[in-house]
Amino acid sequence: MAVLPRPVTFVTGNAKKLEETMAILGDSIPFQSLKLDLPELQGEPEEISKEKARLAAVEVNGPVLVEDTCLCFNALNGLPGPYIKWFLQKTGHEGLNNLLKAYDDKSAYALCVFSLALGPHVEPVTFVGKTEGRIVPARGPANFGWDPIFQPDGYELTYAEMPHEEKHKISHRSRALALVKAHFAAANYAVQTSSGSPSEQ
Ligand SMILES: O=P(O)(O)OP(=O)(O)OP(=O)(O)OC[C@H]1O[C@@H](n2cnc3c(O)ncnc32)[C@H](O)[C@@H]1O
Ligand SMILES: [Mg+2]
Repeated sequence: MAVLPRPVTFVTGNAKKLEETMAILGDSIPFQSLKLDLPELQGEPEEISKEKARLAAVEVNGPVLVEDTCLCFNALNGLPGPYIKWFLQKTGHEGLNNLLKAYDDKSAYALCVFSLALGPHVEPVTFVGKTEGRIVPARGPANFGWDPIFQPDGYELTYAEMPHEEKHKISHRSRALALVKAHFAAANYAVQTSSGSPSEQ
């Protein structure tokens, strides 16, 4: 049994990510959250996510969980990938569709990389979830990022058109979180209580 000084702090500036992560995790791991927009490296998804975790662990001075989400177009060799936030902000759903106008291949995948760092000087571990699909003209409510333009393989609906529980059955985020849950179950973490004795989770 490994003892944590306090629950793991999920650090994100994105309220929708937090909402989904809490819905998927339930009370499976000792969890709290902190709203903070961390600076992000450029580079490969796992490195970006790990670096976010290193920064978050220093901020929090304790165990942290972060995630970075990518939307990767196969015709563009994986771009926009980790830069999807800025492409979405600058060009919108239509602009993202237009990026693929020159290509027949509209296939894409959503990638979610969670990183867990148990403290400021502990190397983060990553958990990757991937869902394949394709980019379509926007359908469904525009409540969360690029949900209206991503149609997962095997579905006629975009993420935005699906009930939340349906998205959670197959999403990049829930697949990554299944690995996080399995890690916690195997590690059997316990949180130090104020009395000083660890309470098992
Ligand atoms: O503070 P952090 O956790 O970094 O939050 P963020 O909003 O900056 O998130 P990212 O850096 O991971 O950028 C991912 C972008 O993709 C969007 N996004 C993430 N998960 C999504 C999902 O499941 N469906 C649709 N859009 C999503 C999100 O709103 C961002 O625009
Ligand atoms: Mg971010």
